[in-house]
Amino acid sequence: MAGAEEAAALAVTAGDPSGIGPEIAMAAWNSRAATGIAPFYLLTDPALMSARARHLGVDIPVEETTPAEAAKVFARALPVVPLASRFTDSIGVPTSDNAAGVIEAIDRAVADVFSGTAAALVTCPIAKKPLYDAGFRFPGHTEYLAHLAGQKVGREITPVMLLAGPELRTVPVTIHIPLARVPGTLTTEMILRTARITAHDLRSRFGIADPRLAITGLNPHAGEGGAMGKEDETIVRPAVDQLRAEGINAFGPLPADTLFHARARAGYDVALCMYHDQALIPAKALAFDEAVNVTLGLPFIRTSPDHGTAFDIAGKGIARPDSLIAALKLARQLADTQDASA
Ligand SMILES: NC(=O)c1ccc[n+]([C@@H]2O[C@H](COP(=O)([O-])OP(=O)(O)OC[C@H]3O[C@@H](n4cnc5c(N)ncnc54)[C@H](O)[C@@H]3O)[C@@H](O)[C@H]2O)c1
Ligand SMILES: N[C@H](C(=O)O)[C@H](O)COP(=O)(O)O
Repeated sequence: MAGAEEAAALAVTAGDPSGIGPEIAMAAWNSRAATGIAPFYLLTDPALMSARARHLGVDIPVEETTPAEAAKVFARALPVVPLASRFTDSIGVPTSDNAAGVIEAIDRAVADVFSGTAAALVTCPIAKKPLYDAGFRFPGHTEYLAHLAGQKVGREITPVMLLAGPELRTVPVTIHIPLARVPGTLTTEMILRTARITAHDLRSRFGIADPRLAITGLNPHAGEGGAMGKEDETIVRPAVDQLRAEGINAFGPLPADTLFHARARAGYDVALCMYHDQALIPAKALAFDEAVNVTLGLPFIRTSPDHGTAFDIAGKGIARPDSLIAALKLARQLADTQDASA
């Protein structure tokens, strides 16, 4: 593996410009000596970055560059690859006016990863609602990235959302859907697809030879023998049986309420959960500042901080860059692992 300064930089999208994305990206760059993060470039509007630095009263040099030159620039300035779109600078108040630029950044970053000018993609948070209002039809990054990757490789891609923290990894099987729709959406096939991708990527990307998959039930007490819901036996258990028959070290359905304390966590490498909050609450409760959102199943590496746009604190200079720094480090580590095994 070449030294980090010779490797392609990481492509980072600044996310919703009204949120904390721009300032945590600046803080992450500023931490480079202390944290040892590898070079990255930010896809955004350079004018907005300079204005945000002035607003925050921080001295962050911003330098316009190209993906190929970014790694060299990184030592002296925050490399910014300009978008065609310009942003309205509206701190803390999201606007659909910025939707085109937010999407352009993601599209450009994905193109850079496919062309090899970026080693991996790291996304800062987007707010979904202003994008929906502008006509964006994907629930979030996870689904949109799968769409872009599918277009590129010519087959449908199932994306898997992994929340990876120092003490816990979780995966929601259903992702961005209303809770009321979970029981009707969840299928044995969906659990199987998600589990197979999770097991595969934990082996190939994370180096876990025989990953242990704890599969939660959907209902309280995993259904209490059918008294508190049937899905655990009719949908989840057949998936566990099939996975075991395929040689995947899966077990369950397990009651979710007793799965996340320290002794239970020692028994598995990832918890496959049936819906968004079942997976994301324990992950964020245990490690809000360190956990990273990773999309498995893609033909490239994508990580993201585990938090959102935090409009309530945007522009106040108190947003913590820790989860973004963890996302940058994990993206680099996964990219280096991929290069080493290529
Ligand atoms: N990766 C993503 O794109 C992503 C992830 C999660 C949420 N979101 C979006 O973010 C928006 C806001 O979501 P939310 O309010 O539920 O969650 P949030 O994570 O934005 O904020 C929750 C709380 O945590 C605080 N917080 C968040 N990040 C912080 C940081 N780095 N430092 C200090 N405090 C921090 C906020 O101030 C707020 O009080 C939603 O529109 C949601 O869709 C996007
Ligand atoms: N569900 C994620 C979370 O709450 O952290 C978040 O919305 C990010 O999703 P995307 O990475 O798909 O945008």
